[in-house]
Amino acid sequence: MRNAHTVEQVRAAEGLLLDALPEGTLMRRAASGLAFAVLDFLGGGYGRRVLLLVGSGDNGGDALYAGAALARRGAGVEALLLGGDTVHRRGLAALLAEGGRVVADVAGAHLPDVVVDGIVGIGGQGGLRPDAVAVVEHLRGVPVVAVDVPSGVDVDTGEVAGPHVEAAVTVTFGTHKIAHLVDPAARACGAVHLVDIGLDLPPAPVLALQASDVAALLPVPDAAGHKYTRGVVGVRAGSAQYPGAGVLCVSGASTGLVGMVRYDGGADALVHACHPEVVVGAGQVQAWVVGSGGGADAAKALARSRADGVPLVVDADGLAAVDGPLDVPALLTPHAGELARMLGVDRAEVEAAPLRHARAAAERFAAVVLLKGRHTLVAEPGGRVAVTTVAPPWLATAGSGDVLAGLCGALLAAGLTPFDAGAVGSWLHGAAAATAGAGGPVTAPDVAAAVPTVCRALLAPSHV
Ligand SMILES: NC(=O)C1=CN([C@@H]2O[C@H](COP(=O)(O)OP(=O)(O)OC[C@H]3O[C@@H](n4cnc5c(N)ncnc54)[C@H](O)[C@@H]3O)[C@@H](O)[C@H]2O)[C@@H](O)CC1
Ligand SMILES: [K+]
Repeated sequence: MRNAHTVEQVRAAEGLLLDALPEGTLMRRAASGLAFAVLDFLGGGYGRRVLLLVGSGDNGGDALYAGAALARRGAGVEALLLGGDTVHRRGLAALLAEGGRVVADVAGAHLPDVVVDGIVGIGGQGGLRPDAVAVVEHLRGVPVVAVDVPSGVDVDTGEVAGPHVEAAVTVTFGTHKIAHLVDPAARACGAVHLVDIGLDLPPAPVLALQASDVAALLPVPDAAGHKYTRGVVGVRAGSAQYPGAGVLCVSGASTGLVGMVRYDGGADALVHACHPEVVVGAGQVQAWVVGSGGGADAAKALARSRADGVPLVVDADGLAAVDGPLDVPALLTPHAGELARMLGVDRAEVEAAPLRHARAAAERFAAVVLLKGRHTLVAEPGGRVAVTTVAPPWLATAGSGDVLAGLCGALLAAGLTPFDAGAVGSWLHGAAAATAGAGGPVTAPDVAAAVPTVCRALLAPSHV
């Protein structure tokens, strides 16, 4: 599991350790991990030119101590102090003692090989200040290693209000922060490298499943089970207008993770022709998937499915019929535009603050909300948020959402909670796209077809 904690949680955990350890121990741990990451990025220290951007707090202190270590390895290290008269004094003394120097500005200077961004970390408030914006702009094109977070992003929300650092690598300490997982800030982090500094942390509000977590949650058949004990998922998706959505939703449901798939939508001839294993017609199910390509019939399909009292996945056209708290366990799977309509806001607002809006929708509709995106969010009411980070950008293709809805429905029918079904379903969906595409394009049917291959790899320990 990759855990992301809030600033408050990190500060509390750091406070306990600071009391227990000799002064400066934590910062030395952090700075030494940072220095190794910069050396790794540069492929060595000797002869390299490093520019430290140093703010007034401990984030700047980390940069200065790491700069001292890099200077000791033969790098030419310069520091630009952006905190006015305030600087981490001991860090600065350490840098100067190793031959580093302070520069007054970067305007006429040769560009360095790497910039270390120690402007602000978890103590940053309100985006980059104008002097920092000008420096960052001047250095555009030079790779940046960010200390803890790229300066200028909002650490606890993943929101980005204005200009900010765009890092090639972010070196963080103790645990991930929410900005490392949640877009748009996550896009500014580059590769995130975690340095262990020995923090003891409470459960994380935001997490990202890893392959071993997904393997542990994957429903596997009981030796004495039969198709009904494995679960039956029902699909009410597709219509005369959008028959393909019914087929794709069924292909996501029919990837072998449940004992049986039932289809009760408006595209039965095509579904049956493409999926002879599917039983056509209403009947008993453990979960319904409603709405993908459902057209005008989606509202009726949602009402009938709710009346059955089983857990639901509600997608696409079905979402327009969700007007208040749901009375059954449910997973809603909107993209940003659909979530914006559900909440009565603009799409751009959702894209700028996906975590805030996914959480708000989970509260309003009393359901788990899976907000599709580059980093898909799965938010439960008042609770955790899972972020799926494994999907390649090629997955943004027509019909892939229908496959996801069907896949999540199968996991619900197999007995997973809506939260786990959303987190596991979106992970399998992303991993299947990566497997099928192998670095190149995929289509929605390719994604569904690759799900069993991904599951096979997860279940064979040597392949995880
Ligand atoms: N507390 C600890 O034990 C550890 C902290 N570490 C480092 O310390 C950082 C946190 O240090 P601080 O609490 O000193 O906070 P920061 O260094 O993140 O920033 C706070 C300082 O920046 C100023 N500031 C706030 N917003 C600003 C803005 N928008 N532009 C310019 N300046 C701004 C504040 O006036 C304050 O002086 C972490 O991110 C991490 O890098 C690490 O050394 C690990 C151990
Ligand atoms: K920083």
